[in-house]
Amino acid sequence: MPPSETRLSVAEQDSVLRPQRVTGTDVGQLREVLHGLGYDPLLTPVSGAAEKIRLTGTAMNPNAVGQGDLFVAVSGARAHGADFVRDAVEAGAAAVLTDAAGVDRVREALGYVLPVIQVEKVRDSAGPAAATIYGNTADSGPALFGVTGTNGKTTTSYFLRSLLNQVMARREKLTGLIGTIEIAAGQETIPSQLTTPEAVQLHSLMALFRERGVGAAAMEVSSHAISYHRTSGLFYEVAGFTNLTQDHLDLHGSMEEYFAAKAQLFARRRTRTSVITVDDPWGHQMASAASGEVITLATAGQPMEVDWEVVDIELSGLGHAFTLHHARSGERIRTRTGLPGRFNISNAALAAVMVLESKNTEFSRAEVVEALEQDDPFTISVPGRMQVIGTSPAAIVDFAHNPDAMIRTLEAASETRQGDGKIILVIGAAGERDRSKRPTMGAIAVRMADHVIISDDDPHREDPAQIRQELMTGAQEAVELGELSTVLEEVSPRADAIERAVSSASHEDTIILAGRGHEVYQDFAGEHHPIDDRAELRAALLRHGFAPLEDAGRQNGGETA
Ligand SMILES: CC(=O)N[C@H]1[C@@H](OP(=O)(O)OP(=O)(O)OC[C@H]2O[C@@H](n3ccc(=O)[nH]c3=O)[C@H](O)[C@@H]2O)O[C@H](CO)[C@@H](O)[C@@H]1O[C@H](C)C(=O)N[C@@H](C)C(=O)N[C@H](CCC(=O)O)C(=O)O
Ligand SMILES: Nc1ncnc2c1ncn2[C@@H]1O[C@H](COP(=O)(O)OP(=O)(O)OP(=O)(O)O)[C@@H](O)[C@H]1O
Repeated sequence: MPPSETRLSVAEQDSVLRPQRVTGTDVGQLREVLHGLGYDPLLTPVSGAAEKIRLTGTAMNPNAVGQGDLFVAVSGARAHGADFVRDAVEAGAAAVLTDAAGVDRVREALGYVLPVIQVEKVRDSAGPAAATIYGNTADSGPALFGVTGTNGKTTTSYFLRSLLNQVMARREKLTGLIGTIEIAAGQETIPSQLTTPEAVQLHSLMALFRERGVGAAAMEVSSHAISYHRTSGLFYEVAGFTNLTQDHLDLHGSMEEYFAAKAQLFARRRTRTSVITVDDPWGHQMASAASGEVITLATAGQPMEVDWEVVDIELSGLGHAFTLHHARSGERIRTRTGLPGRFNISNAALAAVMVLESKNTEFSRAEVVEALEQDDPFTISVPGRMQVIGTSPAAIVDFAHNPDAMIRTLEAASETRQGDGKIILVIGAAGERDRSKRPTMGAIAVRMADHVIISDDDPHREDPAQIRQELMTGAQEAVELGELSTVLEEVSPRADAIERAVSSASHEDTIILAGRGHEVYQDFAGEHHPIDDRAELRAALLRHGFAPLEDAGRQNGGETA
């Protein structure tokens, strides 16, 4: 599939993933449920006929509306969904959920032909409304395993799914995945639009998962999703916290606000068991803030009182073997991950403890331990996350695009550095996202790599040269301040930067392409320029007479470790 086809529109996504057997609810019942939950719904027109209208689906995007849907019209930064109500009705919308401003717009466009439920908090009520229509409750299944944190969500959710697959397969049950790269129901997968989809789609996915026999699902929960109420009405069997470091301050304003958004996931009303990695002070704060059952995990070897800790770490191939030690019982479980980087021990340990601590009756704890010790569930390839394309030189594509992830990735490279080998790094920064991290990333790059090539990421509507300049400013200041001998250059477009990195490399060097991971195009002011770092790196290695790993980095086949 060419890169341009790898992203489906919301409408296409929705049609692939719609559940087929939805009992639904009627408008009157929906109003009662929202009333019971304290949303103070106001239904117009007030008539028996309006109350009896059957609702069998939900959509927020008018292009995704199907016959009999509740159209959820939210007020956004760019538009009000109610401005598109005609399109929604043409597509089959049977009623609208919106705010007072939305009601005016609907009435102006269509008069009183359509029942409208007015609430103040539209985004927040969309989840419970969708849950009612799709029949989702805390116990309806599948068992949801949610992961949040600045870094490690995608990797941990792939690890979770791999482990869940191994234990669920014994019961002939399937698993699901919802995250940045893809949405999967058993073998069926489609590319994602968002890390965490809108509530209306999430609830539809839960119904679809049940129809397809999915018993458990791993899911990434972004802080955007929590702030925009996308997870409203969902209940997590287990939720896990990876870490909190600087990112997304454009949305949250401060680290405290960013923390507060994530903390909402670990409240008793949303999550049965919270597993919190307490390697940083934010982790400790999260463990104190969480309600319900709280399990703590330490993965960085620091002495402290926790429920689970990682001990006895050993290099094992490119990855590590390690032991999970349960403090109270003394139990020890030996497992490993084949993915490079100490942070992948943290990700693997979190996934393991989340499944170990689950009360789900679809699998037994003994089966989880057996899988961890014998089935190597964390030696999988996660697209564009520490993905090894070649070994001589070591050639890695990674998604690090914030300061902490860059530090961890470069630490991983220096841990496996061969002899005098250099670390050659290609970085960029996305436009229209947290500008404050750019100089920091530039500074980290020159402090930790030997040769830094500053290039482009997704500029979106920003000037790419200006973004490179902001990275360069941080990098140059750090070079001067630290009197560093790092080779620093700016090369654009990105394909040329990759070529430059490979042409500068010898067999013992390590090349890291950071920031874009699995992405297959760059967004320049809405224009999509196809580029897949994995394919580009593979091609450059071949051009320069190096041997990439068999299959690694082939177009859209880059999923091979
Ligand atoms: C910053 C952010 O998250 N914005 C989200 C927010 O946008 P918004 O409030 O501006 O809404 P809007 O675009 O004005 O649209 C309002 C309503 O009008 C409708 N509309 C709008 C325009 C139009 O032409 N037609 C139309 O029907 C929309 O469907 C919507 O119902 O609400 C929209 C609809 O609910 C989301 O699509 C949109 O996500 C945008 C696409 C986005 O890029 N979000 C990213 C930043 C995001 O959420 N990322 C996180 C991961 C972050 C990370 O960890 O890196 C994620 O979970 O993916
Ligand atoms: N536990 C971790 N701690 C710090 N850095 C990590 C960790 N796990 C992964 N990383 C780094 O962060 C990058 C992104 O990893 P991953 O995609 O798993 O996280 P994410 O939370 O899903 O990120 P995003 O929200 O940006 O999609 C990796 O490519 C790696 O460089």
